Amino acid sequence: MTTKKIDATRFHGQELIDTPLLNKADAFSDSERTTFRLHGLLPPSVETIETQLERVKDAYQQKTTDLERHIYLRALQDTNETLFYRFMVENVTDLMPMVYTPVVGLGCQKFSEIYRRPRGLFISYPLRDSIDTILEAVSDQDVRVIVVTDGERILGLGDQGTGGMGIPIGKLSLYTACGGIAPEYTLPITLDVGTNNQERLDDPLYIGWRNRRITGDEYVAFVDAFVAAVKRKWPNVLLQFEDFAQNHATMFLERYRDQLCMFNDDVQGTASVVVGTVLSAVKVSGRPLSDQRVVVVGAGSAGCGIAEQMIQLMVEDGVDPKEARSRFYMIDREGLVLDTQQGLWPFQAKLAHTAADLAAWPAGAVPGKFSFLETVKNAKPTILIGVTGQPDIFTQEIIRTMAATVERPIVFPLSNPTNRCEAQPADVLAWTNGRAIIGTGSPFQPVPHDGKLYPIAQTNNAYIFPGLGLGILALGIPRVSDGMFMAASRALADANTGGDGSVPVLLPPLSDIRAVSRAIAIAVAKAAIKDGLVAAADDDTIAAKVDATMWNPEYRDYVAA
Ligand SMILES: O=C([O-])CC(=O)C(=O)O
Ligand SMILES: [Mg+2]
Repeated sequence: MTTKKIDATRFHGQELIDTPLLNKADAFSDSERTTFRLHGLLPPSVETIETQLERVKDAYQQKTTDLERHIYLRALQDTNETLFYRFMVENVTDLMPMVYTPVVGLGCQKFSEIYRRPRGLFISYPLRDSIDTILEAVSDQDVRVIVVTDGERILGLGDQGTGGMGIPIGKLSLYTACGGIAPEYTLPITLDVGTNNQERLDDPLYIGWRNRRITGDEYVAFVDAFVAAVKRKWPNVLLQFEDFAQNHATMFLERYRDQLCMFNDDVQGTASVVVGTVLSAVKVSGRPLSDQRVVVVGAGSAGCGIAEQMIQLMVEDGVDPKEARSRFYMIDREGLVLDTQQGLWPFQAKLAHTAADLAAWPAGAVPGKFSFLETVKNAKPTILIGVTGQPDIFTQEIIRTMAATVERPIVFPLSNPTNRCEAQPADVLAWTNGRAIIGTGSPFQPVPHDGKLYPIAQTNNAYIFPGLGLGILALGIPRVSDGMFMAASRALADANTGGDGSVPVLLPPLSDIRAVSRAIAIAVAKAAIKDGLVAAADDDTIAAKVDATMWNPEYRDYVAA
């Protein structure tokens, strides 16, 4: 039992009740009611958080659709954050899909319709000369983590304009619920640079800036101005980029990673969780990592980020760097990515194959190209990863072809939300007679097959970023290194107990997520020390700092400031 903390607040009366970070509703004590002039504003009974939770549960159970559940939880968050997080932490497995992937996707699509009250900051292009002033609006807040999006590539749902704000809100809810970051440290931001989504532009309820997207130099200058303003205001903040278009994701990562403490979750967080889960899958497969061949479908920043981190892992396992790279086959719209392809981004070119590499392959149906299926036939992958946003492109033919040459095919259809997933886990298990080792990006129910129940690993970056952020905040780590992500992957794999071995279990259960995040935070801190980013500290000191940073959702006593 942690001791109750005492906080000083200068708010009184209705203002205190209307401040979600401080509100306790009818759990304000009798003496607090006197001090803060709350008598009469609340019914006479003084309740505990446990009683309030009962009421919350009852109300939640009345909801009949996922969208209603999402709206209810968002409203609770905007009313009483402590109670919201208590409900989340105690029911994380059930509630995470409503606050986060997949239902948050619908929340973004319907953001303008379900909009109730503001949260975070909206920075729109017409106000580009006032960014410093806009940031001043939250001057009272001790901001330590920002998640920012421009809404252009929301999950696999494309451009949602301002509706993309659902994502920074959802991600930061997980920072708190899963990583124990105090909610007062978190700030969601949407850069509203317009939208090319015609449905949104035509929607009379659309709350965003009704304009097509700003592009090119103007767009980059705007994001530059935003980052510069953030650095001025909060030089030590952790800035997470989320759901930018693929090319922008990588570009901004390279542009800012040495300037401030930032990372791109879709590139680095996704790669890190995939690597961590692949480590567990490889263990189950019985075939060493150094012996695996990998097809990645979706050669954008996420897919290429996954490939690069897996290559690094193979190299750490003793494979020659060139040989490791040759084991990866990237697929995009044109089929296998080849060096002759026009318009490749530099991060794609590094993973492109040459005609010489493939001299032994029979020619494809289209000369000089290899389709996805032809690549699977020739490359004989042992691991297949999808980050395409294209539902069902892992067809029966693809999976059966793969499974014909490998005993335990590792199949990761990662696209979000659920309706964008490259294959249904139940199909993949059926097509491979239960041999496939599966991870998805969205949550799936366990699949019954051959009298057994197969859990489906939710290979989602939610396993990584809360712990990473916790480690960064606890030790004041000033930059995010590749070594920190690799350490997070390994810590995730180490946290997996593997179950009883009867069916593959690749990830620890979500119900353990706070303990997993703590372990990741400690691993990340050690990696940062190794990389020379922060002063050395012994294990006990690191653990103590992490524990001291973890916030628990319980009411604190208030005294007047
Ligand atoms: O939000 C998620 O579930 C994972 C993610 O970053 C994405 O799909 O963009
Ligand atoms: Mg994302």
